[in-house]
Amino acid sequence: MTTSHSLTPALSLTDVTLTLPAGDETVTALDRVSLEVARGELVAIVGPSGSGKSSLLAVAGALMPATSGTVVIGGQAISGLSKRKLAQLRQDQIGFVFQSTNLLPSLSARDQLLIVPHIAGRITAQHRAKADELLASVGMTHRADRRPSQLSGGERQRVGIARALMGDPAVLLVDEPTSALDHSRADDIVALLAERVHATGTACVMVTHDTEVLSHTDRVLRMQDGVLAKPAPASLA
Ligand SMILES: Nc1ncnc2c1ncn2[C@@H]1O[C@H](COP(=O)(O)OP(=O)(O)OP(=O)(O)O)[C@@H](O)[C@H]1O
Repeated sequence: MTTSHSLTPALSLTDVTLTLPAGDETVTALDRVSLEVARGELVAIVGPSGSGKSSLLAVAGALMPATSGTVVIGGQAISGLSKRKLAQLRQDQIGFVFQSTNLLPSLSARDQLLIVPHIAGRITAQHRAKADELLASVGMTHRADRRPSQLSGGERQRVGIARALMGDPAVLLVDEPTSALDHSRADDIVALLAERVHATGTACVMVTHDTEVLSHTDRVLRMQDGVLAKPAPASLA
């Protein structure tokens, strides 16, 4: 049954502006950006270097406060929240996947997923089952005991995606997931990401330079000089 709750976007930015000090001047990294991402939707953001894509992820991920405008994550407006509440919100609601997946060198693939419950001091049987289920969902069961140095770039990215989904995030923010991969692996990773986003119902924003993977996404938006817009089809070729 469709409920009004499920229609609420998991991520909503309204008229978000971000200005950053740069020497004597200020840079408008985001210029009245509005974006709504539904549960189970994969939105790609493309655009030239310096156009504001990373800034958008930083603000959408509650890592950087907007200068003005409204950011709502998982139904909660984040302006005015304390640093502690923001950290909690990031832990509960947001998954991050980075270009270099920031895996810890000494841990096996399985333990990368268990690090958060480990730090919280309690790894339960449910955590272990969840980690194994997620590793299976990204095709990594046979590599679960390997450390990052024993994995390929594509395999590391799979572990990074599984780790980001460990906390059942409302919002998944993905920065250049394919930049270290060849075309065929890049295609596999974004196909996998799309499949996981659709299956789990997380709302995903993926920044990419890789126009060849866009067919796997549900929507493509273009960032230019801090402004987010629907691209003209020719500009994606
Ligand atoms: N910490 C900062 N202080 C000042 N200006 C910044 C800072 N970070 C980014 N900028 C500026 O904000 C604008 C947007 O940068 P941003 O990193 O969001 O772009 P991007 O589209 O992610 O670029 P790339 O594709 O190269 O990663 C640029 O003009 C950049 O120089």
